[in-house]
Amino acid sequence: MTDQRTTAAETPLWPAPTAAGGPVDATVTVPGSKSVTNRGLVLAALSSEPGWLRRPLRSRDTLLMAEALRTMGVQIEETVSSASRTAAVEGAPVSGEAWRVIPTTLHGPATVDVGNAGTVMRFLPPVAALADGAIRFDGDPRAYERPLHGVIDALRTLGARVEDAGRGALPLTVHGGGSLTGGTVEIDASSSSQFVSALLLSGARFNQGVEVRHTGRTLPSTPHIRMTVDMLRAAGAQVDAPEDGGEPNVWRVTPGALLGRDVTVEPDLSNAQPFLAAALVTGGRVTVPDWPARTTQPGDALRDIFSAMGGSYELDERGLTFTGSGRISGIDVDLSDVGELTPGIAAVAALADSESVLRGVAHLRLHETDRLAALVKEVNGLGGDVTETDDGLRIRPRPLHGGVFHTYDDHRLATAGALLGLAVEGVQVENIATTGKTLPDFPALWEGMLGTPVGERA
Ligand SMILES: O=C(O)C1=C[C@@H](OP(=O)(O)O)[C@@H](O)[C@H](O)C1
Ligand SMILES: C=C(OP(=O)(O)O)C(=O)O
Repeated sequence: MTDQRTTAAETPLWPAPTAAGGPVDATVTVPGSKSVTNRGLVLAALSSEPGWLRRPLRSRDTLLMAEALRTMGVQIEETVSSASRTAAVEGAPVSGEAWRVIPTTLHGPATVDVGNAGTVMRFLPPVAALADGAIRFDGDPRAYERPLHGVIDALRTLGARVEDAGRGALPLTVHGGGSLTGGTVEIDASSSSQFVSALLLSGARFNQGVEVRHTGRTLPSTPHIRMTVDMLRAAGAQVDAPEDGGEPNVWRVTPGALLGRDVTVEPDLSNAQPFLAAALVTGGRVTVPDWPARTTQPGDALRDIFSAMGGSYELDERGLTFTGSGRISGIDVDLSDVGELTPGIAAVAALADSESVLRGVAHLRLHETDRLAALVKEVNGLGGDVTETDDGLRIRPRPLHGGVFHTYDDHRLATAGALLGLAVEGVQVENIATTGKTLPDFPALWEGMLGTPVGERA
């Protein structure tokens, strides 16, 4: 676990509210999906005509993506409705309701700040290879440690010039020539599905398209690859994928133009997790409106995972309503397809009445932080009994006590800490603002769900 904590003075502690008011009963409107927003931005920037992204997520990861594309020449305009304009005049904060994306001939020189966004650091080097000029990529210290070799090596095979000081990681410079040959490439994407998504997203614009052959033993987050394939097809690309009867572990994108589209972004179902979990933990009820009937988002798996842990759900015109039973059972589950849900599931499992084993998530050691090590340290710091296995966690519930829950600049650690705080008095979450990576409104949404501002709670 890389400890990037800043000093206590810089990272205030957030007293996590307990569910002192009893079971939660709330409707929580969750902002747009990070994964859909950032794919939508990339595809729109590579299209042959302008497009729209409605209800985009506005968070650190997506604003970094938008800014990066702007530095390469893409125009991204915010539109605001007249109702929001009136609110602005009256002093209320305004967020853009839609982004109009106007593509252009991409160009350097430019510098891209990837922050610690996997989607930005992996999806954009192939875009940069299509630009004319040098595009430098830099980011947070942790971003230097996250795997990028799959993208860098692949781009070289496909004809790009990439300078990375031999590290196979950030910082790096892509020297684009305005086009890329493309063709067939073998990669090992066992450390991140985003390597595959990155090459496919830009692949239609390579002269020969792209054929990506994954050679590693395992492949995480396959629904996210499916999301890439579906969004590419919706933008007019011809894509062959394994799940449609193609060769296993091989994807092909035919060269061709992408269409400008009008995309409405689904709510981020992984960010719905803490709210649904609150229903489970307190034996209450939470409704998330606009839950899609069909989706490639991994968060959709929460319906079944949390039901297996003791709740039940209804999906109807109101959205997804999840109801806790007052009892939480442990679970033995393979999370390889839905790895980003692990911290939240681990937090619920620590409050269950039996042991849990979370499997298939070794690659989480290279996420925002080493999530397995961080969860062991922080849950055990509150009196828990969590151990690391080769590919995940074993969680034996024990009575927990209050204390500081460190978050290592990891948004999902922060929401996991908030969840524990619902059931355990005196939990203080360090740097709750780190939720801004994908959910800037988290503290307000959380307090709104509980019905009372924290300061006013008993
Ligand atoms: O493509 C995407 O949008 C994502 C893919 C997954 O990455 P990994 O395959 O690296 O886990 C996921 O964890 C991440 O939050 C988002
Ligand atoms: C792993 C995650 O993000 P990233 O896109 O930075 O990989 C995440 O959001 O849980």
